[in-house]
Amino acid sequence: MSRYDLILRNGLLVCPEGVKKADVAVCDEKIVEIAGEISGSAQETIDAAGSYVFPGTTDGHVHFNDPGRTDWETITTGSSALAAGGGVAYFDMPLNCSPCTLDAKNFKAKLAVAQQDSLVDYGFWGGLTPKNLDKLEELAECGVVGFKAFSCHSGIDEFERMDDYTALVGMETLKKLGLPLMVHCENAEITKDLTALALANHKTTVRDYFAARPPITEIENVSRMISIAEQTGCKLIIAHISTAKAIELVTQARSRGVDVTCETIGHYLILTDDDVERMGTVAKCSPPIRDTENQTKMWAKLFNSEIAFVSSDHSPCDPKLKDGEFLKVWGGISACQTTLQGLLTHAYHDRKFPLGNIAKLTSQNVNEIFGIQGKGKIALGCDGDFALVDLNKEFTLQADDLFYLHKVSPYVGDRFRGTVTQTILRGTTVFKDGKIVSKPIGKHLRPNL
Ligand SMILES: NC(=O)N[C@H]1NC(=O)NC1=O
Ligand SMILES: [Zn+2]
Ligand SMILES: [Zn+2]
Repeated sequence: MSRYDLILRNGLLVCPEGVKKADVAVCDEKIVEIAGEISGSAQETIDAAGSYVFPGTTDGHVHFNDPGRTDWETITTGSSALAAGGGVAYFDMPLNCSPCTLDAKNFKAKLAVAQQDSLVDYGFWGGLTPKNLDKLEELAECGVVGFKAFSCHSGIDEFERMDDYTALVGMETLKKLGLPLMVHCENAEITKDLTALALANHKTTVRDYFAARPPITEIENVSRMISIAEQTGCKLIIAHISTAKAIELVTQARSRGVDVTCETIGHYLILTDDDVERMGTVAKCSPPIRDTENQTKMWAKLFNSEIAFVSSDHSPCDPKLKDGEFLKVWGGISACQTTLQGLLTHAYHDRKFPLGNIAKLTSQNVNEIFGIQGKGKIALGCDGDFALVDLNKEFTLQADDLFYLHKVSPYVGDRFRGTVTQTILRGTTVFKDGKIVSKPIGKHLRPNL
């Protein structure tokens, strides 16, 4: 009789208290022992000697577009890509699926797809728009991890932008429900009018796009959302923060007691405006990727723990929608397969950013902020979720490596240092040596705040 379901032996475990060489045993999906040497047998033993063992990552921000826009991405392909990058869980946005997740009925339709198709665990965001203020409670009962709103046009007409009245009443309601609001912060009027002016003058290049969404649009709106969060006491998360100045506003507000944090995305740390100019529409997103000077300051803020977590904002589309003038095409970047490996390359190898902090930014912090208990770290009682990493193994990303429905990404052709070799979800290997090796076994994650 085996005592354990799984023992990972001799790995370098990236634990909250630091990196340590130890064995780790899993029983009934949970970590039950961590020790220098675990005696006894298991159904399955993995020799992890030479590998760094990270907690499997949780991507707090993806758009898998299922149901309704499965010609852009699907839960099957998106969750597979995530697993190939060391991911064991994701929180899917209330758009760009169709219908958008704005009430319990549409939540349940998405849940049904995920229960059948998701390779890894999943939580769902509900949406907040002017039209569904009376649906927040039913969405909370469904178990959403929080609510997402856009201050500017969302790119999807059926997901209306949140005006200031909706922000105020919505945050008052969410305070009562005890759930966070994540806001895509760009000033609606400035972005709309600058974009209209650019179009009227036929100014549609990449630089014209940057000029139509300048840093002030984010900075102004972050400051406004902080004011409303301060007034209402609602927990606020700034989505995909892109400017050092806006991060400074978040830090200042936190220090006076406002419940606000921010997320950033790998591409704001890795790519610059010049890269976008070279790469073209594949690297178009909003807010736009900024200059090197801003990026250097953002890294300093990451080192200073001023950013709570790093997600992918995986927002793919039909590639035809990327074909055209820069200002007019779809904004969104496919990236959920490469977040951890990008951070190993650019944070750890290039900048000596500690591995333990990478684990916190991609896993532990996300689960803690959203109240997902027993997930996000290598510790007794937590889910047996692991990403095995060969820290010095390099690779050049090929389009064929991608599990996305559409094999496009701004990172194709880039050199990475740090390779995910195996991903284990609750004790079951879901990805190994370049292949998906499991059927869909994802479970729904609900917050327990
Ligand atoms: N609708 C949608 O996915 N929008 C995302 N794309 C992007 O580049 N920024 C976003 O918020
Ligand atoms: Zn957004
Ligand atoms: Zn997004």
